[in-house]
Amino acid sequence: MSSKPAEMILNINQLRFAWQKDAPVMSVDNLQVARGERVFLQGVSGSGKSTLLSLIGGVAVAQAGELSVLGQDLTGMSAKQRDRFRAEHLGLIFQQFNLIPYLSGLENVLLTGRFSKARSVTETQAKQLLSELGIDEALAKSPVTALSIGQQQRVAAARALAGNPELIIADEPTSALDADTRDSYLALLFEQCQTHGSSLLFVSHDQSLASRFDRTVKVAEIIQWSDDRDTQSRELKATAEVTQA
Ligand SMILES: Nc1ncnc2c1ncn2[C@@H]1O[C@H](COP(=O)(O)OP(=O)(O)OP(=O)(O)O)[C@@H](O)[C@H]1O
Repeated sequence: MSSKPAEMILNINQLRFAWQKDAPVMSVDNLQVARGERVFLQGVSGSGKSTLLSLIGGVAVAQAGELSVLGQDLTGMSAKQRDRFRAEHLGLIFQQFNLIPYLSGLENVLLTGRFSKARSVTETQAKQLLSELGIDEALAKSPVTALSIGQQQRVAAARALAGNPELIIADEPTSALDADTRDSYLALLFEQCQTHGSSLLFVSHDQSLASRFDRTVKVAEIIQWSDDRDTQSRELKATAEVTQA
């Protein structure tokens, strides 16, 4: 009996990226994530985890190579197209939560639907999601600046999960949580991914979490940084060509 090949949600090939001219060039030759897969991304500080997530989230753009999410190459999209794609298909939980400070947690979650109709949730659904993450109604209605860092982290997770995006990208999302809160947070994240067939790419320094994931990817095995001047000038030439195209 032949089983159906897994559908790839993320596909990276020969990707090259530099933060700026004369900066080291980051290379990722190959990385794939299947639909529904939960991947733990592990690497030392400065190895490029956040840079990689910024590229996958379409916040930064590679100068060469392919980075496809759901079969669509982000490197060929305009900034506007990337913004739209991100709003419709990605759930981002970044270290700096990017919550709107003058809104409540509930309003921050409801905001997801303002950027993508497909991901709009009702107030009841938003409250339910927040409550599953331990944010009760009173907290949900407080301005996010009045919440603790751990509570803001959970509001950011609720916002990322709203409307069931196909790919959830989480950068150190549990760093401010105590062990019990972290466990219920992870349980909810996994449950949401399983129910909706979402894939999860999760960065954490807490290696004890790795065994809960389907697979661990070691950054040192997939990301190379090059300071070499020749390689750099070749890559930056490619950058200029791509930028002018
Ligand atoms: N916005 C930026 N502009 C310029 N350089 C950057 C920027 N963000 C990261 N870098 C550089 O890219 C390299 C990788 O950094 P990155 O933040 O991706 O590593 P990391 O593995 O996520 O680190 P950490 O675990 O400490 O968060 C570093 O040399 C860093 O200085």
